[in-house]
Amino acid sequence: MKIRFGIVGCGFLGNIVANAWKDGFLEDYELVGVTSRSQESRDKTAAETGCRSCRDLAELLSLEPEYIVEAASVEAVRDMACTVLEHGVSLVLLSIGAFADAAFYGQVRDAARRGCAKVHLANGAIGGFDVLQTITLMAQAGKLDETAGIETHTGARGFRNTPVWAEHLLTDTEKTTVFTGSAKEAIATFPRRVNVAVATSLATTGPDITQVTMHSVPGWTGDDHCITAEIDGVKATVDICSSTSAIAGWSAVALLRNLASPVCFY
Ligand SMILES: NC(=O)C1=CN([C@@H]2O[C@H](COP(=O)(O)OP(=O)(O)OC[C@H]3O[C@@H](n4cnc5c(N)ncnc54)[C@H](O)[C@@H]3O)[C@@H](O)[C@H]2O)C=CC1
Ligand SMILES: O=C([O-])CC(=O)C(=O)O
Repeated sequence: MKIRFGIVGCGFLGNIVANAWKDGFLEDYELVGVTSRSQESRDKTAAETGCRSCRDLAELLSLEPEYIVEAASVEAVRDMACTVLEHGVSLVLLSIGAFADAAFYGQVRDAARRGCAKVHLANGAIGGFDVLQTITLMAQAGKLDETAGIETHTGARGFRNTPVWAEHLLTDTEKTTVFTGSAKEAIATFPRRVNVAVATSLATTGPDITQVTMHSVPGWTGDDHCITAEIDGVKATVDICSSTSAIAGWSAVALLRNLASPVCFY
């Protein structure tokens, strides 16, 4: 029996997951349906993969998936997470920024317990949650101070349509630091670009404390995310450089493969 799954959000990342299934990288799964805000995008993905194009979440849930992969938006997570989990359907999430809100994070955890379902945070554009969580656990167990943070270098054009945008970022000769603050402050400033910062904070010292630094790099394309977690005697550095966010879509595919595997890395 294949494991039934669906996708919410038929954009760049959702299509990576759908196409990975079509291309045989999710051989233990059956893609039963997809939904997305625009009918055109969901119809296209459904036609390309041969699954159902669902008008809304209720129609997708009626297909009885075991997992739903979210590749839509922070707003979508806020709207649907509790409903999905209470139906006993587990979630694979990419828009992790939704969990900067501690009250909402708590509601989601409660809904997962009630529904006997799980929320799986995909590595997204970063990774190393295993070692980050291990160091945080060691800090708690040993009552040690921990410092954790993420330093991101992004090509200047990546800051267009954000509150820190300025034309000079394109023509600067040096990199410019455009943000420093906590992960919680970061998601308030960049609602669409800091899933990685919130994910880092949830794996370590929490959204209020985990430090976020963002630099704009003129004439460059892509993102470099350098994550560090340190306690007395142990330091981890995880550095991921990618020219597009495709790695985030593939991280959901890798996660699904791990969930179905008899041997799990984490
Ligand atoms: N965790 C991570 O490291 C990363 C997370 N992301 C997040 O993943 C999500 C998807 O990213 P992309 O595929 O690049 O975006 P995209 O804009 O290409 O695709 C998103 C799709 O979801 C649909 N959508 C948005 N809100 C929806 C809702 N409430 N209900 C149903 N459909 C909805 C849109 O119409 C669009 O088709 C975004 O929230 C993005 O911020 C992106 C990159 C890295
Ligand atoms: O793709 C990236 O490098 C980071 C990103 O958009 C996010 O955290 O939402």
